[in-house]
Amino acid sequence: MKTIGITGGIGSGKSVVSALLELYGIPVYIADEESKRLTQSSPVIRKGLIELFDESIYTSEGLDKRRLASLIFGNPQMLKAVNSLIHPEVYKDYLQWAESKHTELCALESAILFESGFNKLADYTVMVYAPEEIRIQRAVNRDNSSRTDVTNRIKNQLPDEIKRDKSDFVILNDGIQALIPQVESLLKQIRPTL
Ligand SMILES: CC(C)(COP(=O)(O)OP(=O)(O)OC[C@H]1O[C@@H](n2cnc3c(N)ncnc32)[C@H](O)[C@@H]1O)[C@@H](O)C(=O)NCCC(=O)NCCS
Ligand SMILES: Nc1ncnc2c1ncn2[C@@H]1O[C@H](COP(=O)(O)OP(=O)(O)OP(=O)(O)O)[C@@H](O)[C@H]1O
Repeated sequence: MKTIGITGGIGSGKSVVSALLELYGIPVYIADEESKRLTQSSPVIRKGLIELFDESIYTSEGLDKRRLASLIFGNPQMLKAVNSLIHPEVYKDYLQWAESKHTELCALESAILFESGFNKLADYTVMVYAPEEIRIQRAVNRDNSSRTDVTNRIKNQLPDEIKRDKSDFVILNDGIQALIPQVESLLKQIRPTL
């Protein structure tokens, strides 16, 4: 079984590319979503977050995501501590998930594929790229969040040039280039090597 690692900064269009891969029959593990599930279900993460902060980081509705975001995205040390708690659990969870799929090819989507070390799980890495200003606008519109919230997250992600250098493939999602031919071309290049 081979894994395609999909990355790209906030608002680049990873979810759109992942949805296309799913249409081609490739199961995709969305790290953002699965990490949210794990913050609810994993006793290791729950205990660790309560130790790092306090009991009120969990409310009756689950993890207080807004508060956690405000505590970590302007504080590199705290972000590192939270990442070190959550990412190993996501890593293990991905391996279990991939094994359960019984498929020759699957994918792992994460904005922080390289930052987190999840790229070690990937046989091929793909960066979804869009210019930063477009990404900011997309994320602001999608999440109804402020420009400052979005740029604070960008500051905690590897610069695009570095992601591009580290990636095997780049998909351009600037709203002009069509995505489907790029995804088809990617799969044509990957599948013969399986
Ligand atoms: C702080 C949390 C609760 C905020 O939740 P929220 O619903 O606002 O954001 P969500 O998780 O959907 O992430 C949206 C985007 O923010 C950026 N982002 C999220 N976590 C990180 C991080 N640790 N470092 C840099 N950027 C990040 C990514 O671009 C991501 O796609 C959540 O982001 C979180 O738990 N982050 C730490 C764990 C993590 O690294 N998750 C992402 C991959 S496993
Ligand atoms: N080519 C495009 N044209 C117009 N809108 C787009 C395009 N690609 C993505 N979008 C929109 O931009 C927003 C961000 O895209 P998407 O959610 O796929 O980004 P993402 O990389 O998964 O972001 P995040 O890291 O925050 O999860 C979404 O609302 C999406 O519908």
